[in-house]
Amino acid sequence: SITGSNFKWGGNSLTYRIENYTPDMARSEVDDSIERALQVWAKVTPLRFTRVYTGTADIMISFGRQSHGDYYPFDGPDGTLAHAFAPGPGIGGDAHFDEDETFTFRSDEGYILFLVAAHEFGHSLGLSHSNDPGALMYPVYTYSNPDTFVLPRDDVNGIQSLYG
Ligand SMILES: O=C1CC=C(NS(=O)(=O)c2ccc(-c3ccccc3)cc2)CC1=O
Ligand SMILES: [Ca+2]
Ligand SMILES: [Zn+2]
Ligand SMILES: [Zn+2]
Repeated sequence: SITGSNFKWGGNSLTYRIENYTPDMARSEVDDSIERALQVWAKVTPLRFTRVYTGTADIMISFGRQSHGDYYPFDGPDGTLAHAFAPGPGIGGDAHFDEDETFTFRSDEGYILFLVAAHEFGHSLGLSHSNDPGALMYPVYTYSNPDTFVLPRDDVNGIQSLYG
């Protein structure tokens, strides 16, 4: 993750906004992937996420390629898939996805947006990487079926140590 100012959000009610969409998937699939990725964390904490469609949300979600408005330009296909900023004002909490990747809803062609987003939102909420290879917050993308995804114990412990 990209370190921000504070290590967790002050309140439990957070807003998010999907600023733009990837052409790789249907809009409804992007919306569903993002919502389910946030619910992964909401299910094991008092955190609640409300979607907004205009203005500034705590978690601003966007797709961009190469240089996209912060000091961390993306790198074309593969390499870095996405990044997110730790809790805080402004860019804090925001999650950016590399448009030069192929994101998918559930096929094994490309990266499952739900999984990448769930990982990035872990950072948006203040988690850093885990060294448990089975953890969602392990820094290596590993495919798992989004329909049967269960948040690993290591990640539950991590998020509940911040917001339990
Ligand atoms: O903190 C960082 C810095 C490096 C990153 N590398 S990445 O973009 O290639 C990446 C690697 C793994 C994931 C991931 C890990 C577990 C489940 C799903 C995605 C997401 C993005 C992404 C990231 O979040
Ligand atoms: Ca990339
Ligand atoms: Zn990460
Ligand atoms: Zn960025």
